[in-house]
Amino acid sequence: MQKPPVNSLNLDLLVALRDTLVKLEKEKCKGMILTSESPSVFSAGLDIMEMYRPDHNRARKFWTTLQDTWIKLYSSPYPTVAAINGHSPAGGCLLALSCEYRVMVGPKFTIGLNETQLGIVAPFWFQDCMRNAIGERQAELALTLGKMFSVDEALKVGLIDEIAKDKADAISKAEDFLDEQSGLPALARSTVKVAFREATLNRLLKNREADTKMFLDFISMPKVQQALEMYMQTLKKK
Ligand SMILES: CCCCC/C=C\C/C=C\C/C=C/C(=O)SCCNC(=O)CCNC(=O)[C@H](O)C(C)(C)COP(=O)(O)OP(=O)(O)OC[C@H]1O[C@@H](n2cnc3c(N)ncnc32)[C@H](O)[C@@H]1OP(=O)(O)O
Repeated sequence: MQKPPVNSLNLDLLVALRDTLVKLEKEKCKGMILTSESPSVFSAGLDIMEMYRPDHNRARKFWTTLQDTWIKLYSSPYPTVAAINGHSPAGGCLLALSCEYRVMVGPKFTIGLNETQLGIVAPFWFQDCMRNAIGERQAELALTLGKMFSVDEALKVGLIDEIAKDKADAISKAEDFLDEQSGLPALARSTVKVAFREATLNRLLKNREADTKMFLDFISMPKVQQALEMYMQTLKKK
């Protein structure tokens, strides 16, 4: 990802990510490493400006493109690794969680689904991804708190798989993971992957319109708009 300053996921970046994932699948990609050009941020998550005082049609397109991107990434037949070389809150954490393996550069960055702290709610499929990685108990604790994990904490709870000392080390560890996968029969590998992920995928696939409506209704609430405005001001003041 290369959208300075913080790879916030706006409509344009989501379209680019989705189209890339579609292309990779078509071209029978052997493996993908998702990382960031920024030296300190993997992705700041959803672009708050897409949710603040939104145009209804654009907000719908934004949300359905996010759903498309997630579905493509989560169900990709080829192996995927997140080389998390910076902070990774909320939607950034979702992208990392949707890969098969996570290597994160330590020690100073943080990762987690922090939505509760912003006065918004992580959608059920964000929650499912966290639950699938760290289990029901730890996911409930983390999501109710909107907890951002340090790299050490993330490793301990199973949110990431390995710690790297810098980006080059993260890429090298990600390549090791991909090398290990490359010797396997591709169809067997991808069938097992999709079998593990099917229930989570189907939950969104069967409820896409309801999920979109929930998002649009939620961001139309004055209280939510107020919370987003205050949060943007805090970020700008910083
Ligand atoms: C029951 C109903 C359920 C229905 C669900 C409905 C609604 C919920 C929907 C979705 C869930 C939401 C998911 C999200 O992803 S929300 C976004 C969450 N992201 C964050 O909280 C991160 C905020 N950013 C930071 O913490 C920091 O910026 C950083 C990533 C740690 C980087 O810090 P750094 O010091 O390097 O940079 P700055 O803070 O100075 O930021 C630079 C610049 O970028 C702007 N910016 C940062 N993050 C965002 C963002 N997410 N969106 C838009 N803009 C962002 C920041 O304001 C600065 O701008 P400036 O103009 O001042 O340069």
